[in-house]
Amino acid sequence: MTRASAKAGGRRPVVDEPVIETHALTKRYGRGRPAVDGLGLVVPRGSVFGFLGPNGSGKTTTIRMLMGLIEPTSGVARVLGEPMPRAGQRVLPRVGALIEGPALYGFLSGRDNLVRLDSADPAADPRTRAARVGEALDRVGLANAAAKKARAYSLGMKQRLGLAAALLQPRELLVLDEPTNGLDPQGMREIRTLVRDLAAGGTTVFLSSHLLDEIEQVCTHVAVMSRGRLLTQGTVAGLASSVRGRLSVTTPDTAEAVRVLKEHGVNDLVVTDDRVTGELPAGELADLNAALVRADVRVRAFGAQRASLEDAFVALTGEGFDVAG
Ligand SMILES: Nc1ncnc2c1ncn2[C@@H]1O[C@H](COP(=O)(O)OP(=O)(O)OP(=O)(O)O)[C@@H](O)[C@H]1O
Repeated sequence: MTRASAKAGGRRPVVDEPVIETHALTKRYGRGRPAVDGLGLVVPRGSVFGFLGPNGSGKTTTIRMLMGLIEPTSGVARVLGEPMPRAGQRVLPRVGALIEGPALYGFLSGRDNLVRLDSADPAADPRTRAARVGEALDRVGLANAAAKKARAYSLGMKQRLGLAAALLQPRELLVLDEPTNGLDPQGMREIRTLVRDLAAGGTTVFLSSHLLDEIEQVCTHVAVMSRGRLLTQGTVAGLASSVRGRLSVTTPDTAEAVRVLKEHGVNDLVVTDDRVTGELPAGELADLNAALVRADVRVRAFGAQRASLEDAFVALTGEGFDVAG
């Protein structure tokens, strides 16, 4: 920001400024290993940013620091260009957050829960409250269940009501801690669709998850955590393409295919039913296909499989993605 615009007092978002940025952010609860250790996150504006890691890898602790709920032991966290937790009062009204399940009153209807939350917001105009609540319920697909008591809601409905609460005001940033945790596949799909819609409307979404395929399905960017440390961050496509894919050959003649591929220097061959996969070789794939055909291997399908985020995780850590951490 130039000095002149700073003087004018505008907090206009600087377009290229990350929505979340941390430097050497660290949280130590006790004497052991820090729960979050030297984290440097950069969340670009407009991204759907997946914060990926097994349980216990430090995701919730990070989110709590970003939202000013706990103090870091050391390091810096900036949200919407301002330091947290110091600027919380200015920053938090611009952020919608869903952390560790929404705080709801079971004896109130979905609608009345939102009315109560909206009334507690001094910035919310009471004259437009009913319309605002109605719109938020609509947005998360709860309009038809609005009169039901919240205790009769399924977990997915409660989660959506929590999201509706976060959406009562327009938000620049949504922070969602494991938003699909405990939901059935239908509930998960609904939340994913909602996240995509919100992102399409220009909201930056930061969501944590221990589910690789979830991140692959909805996120543009990802940061991977393991044991409190950041392993990598960047675009989902970039991370997956940084790992070589695998060669895949479908054939009834798997044994012969393995022999030919081995001869041509393909490593890490795995046979499953009528499919042989191996490390994608550096050379021309067409030559390999020709070699198989020359050896009378009946090739039904031949090609390179794109590396998944899971392949990337394994390549980074040398271990599988163990949800139990
Ligand atoms: N209040 C606390 N006091 C002490 N240790 C804690 C506290 N909260 C978290 N931890 C520890 O910090 C580490 C990181 O936990 P955190 O909850 O941040 O991970 P997470 O990736 O969000 O996992 P989960 O998905 O299980 O919440 C864990 O070892 C956890 O036991």
